[in-house]
Amino acid sequence: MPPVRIGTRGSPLALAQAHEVRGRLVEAFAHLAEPGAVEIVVISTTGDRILDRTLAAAGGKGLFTKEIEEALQDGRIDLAVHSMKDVPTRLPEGMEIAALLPREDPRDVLISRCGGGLDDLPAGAVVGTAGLRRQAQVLERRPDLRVVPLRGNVQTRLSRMAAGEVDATLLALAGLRRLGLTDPIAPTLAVGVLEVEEMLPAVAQGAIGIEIRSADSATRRLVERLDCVDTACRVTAERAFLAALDGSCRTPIAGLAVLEDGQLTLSGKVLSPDGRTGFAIRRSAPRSDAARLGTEAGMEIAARLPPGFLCV
Ligand SMILES: NCc1[nH]cc(CCC(=O)O)c1CC(=O)O
Repeated sequence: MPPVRIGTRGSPLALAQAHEVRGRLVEAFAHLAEPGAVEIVVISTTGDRILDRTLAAAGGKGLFTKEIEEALQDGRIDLAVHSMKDVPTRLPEGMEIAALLPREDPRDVLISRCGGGLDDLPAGAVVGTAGLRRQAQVLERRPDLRVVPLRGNVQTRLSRMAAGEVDATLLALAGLRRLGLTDPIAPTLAVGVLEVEEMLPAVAQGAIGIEIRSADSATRRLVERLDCVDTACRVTAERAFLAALDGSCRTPIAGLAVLEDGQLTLSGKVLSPDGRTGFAIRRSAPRSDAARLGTEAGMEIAARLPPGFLCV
């Protein structure tokens, strides 16, 4: 049998995620435990090469997925592993997300020297983050703080933080966990988990998705076994919310859906980058209505926004 080829970015987090998918495939299908049965193919993306500008300034969505999708299209790989929060809402023709792994904790953490959350930072502290969603919510709660761009992969950001370039930075808890970087990440740094009321996560944060060619039924049969229906339901609602707001523009958008007793509740937020203006929404529906819930919440919030707020 030809090997199953997994395409991924080369960052430590992306590799950890690809290895997790390989591990789950091997667990589900004994024949894939043979040496060489599953290959990991590293693909460099535009997003990996842009380290000096913020992502939004570099042109927004798809920077981490384009080259991987080309490899999938060309048949150089059979499946692509993505952090779903980096995947644009519209996939290329002939591609689909065929499975979502069980979601990690979607919350963000604040890495600082003093510990705790945003309220515990000293007045005027410098927070490093390149993400507009995080910037907007930091400034919404703490207008006295200074937000400066801080890019690079998780380890790079942590070392720049430890070197004293900034007083604090924000990261996804999911990424830290997958890298095994929890608790004492460095002797001088403390990790504070931010509640979603304080920092609403990015749409699909903490979810790993597997993309395949829609026509490739053999790979579909493999990855379907890894699909988590609860994660799929939540991510469907969140991505429908983003799509309804045309998530291709630079406006900070956050969204999180939770499931409780078959009821899906979506919280969404749209903010100005300076955090001074914000619009929030919270809607519930039966889990079978995930896509509609997201779309309707997005349209409802869009109708409340001043003209030009979304895409300027
Ligand atoms: N934009 C980079 C990125 N894409 C996914 C994650 C974290 C893992 C996840 O959300 O699944 C990160 C790093 C971060 O934001 O801290």
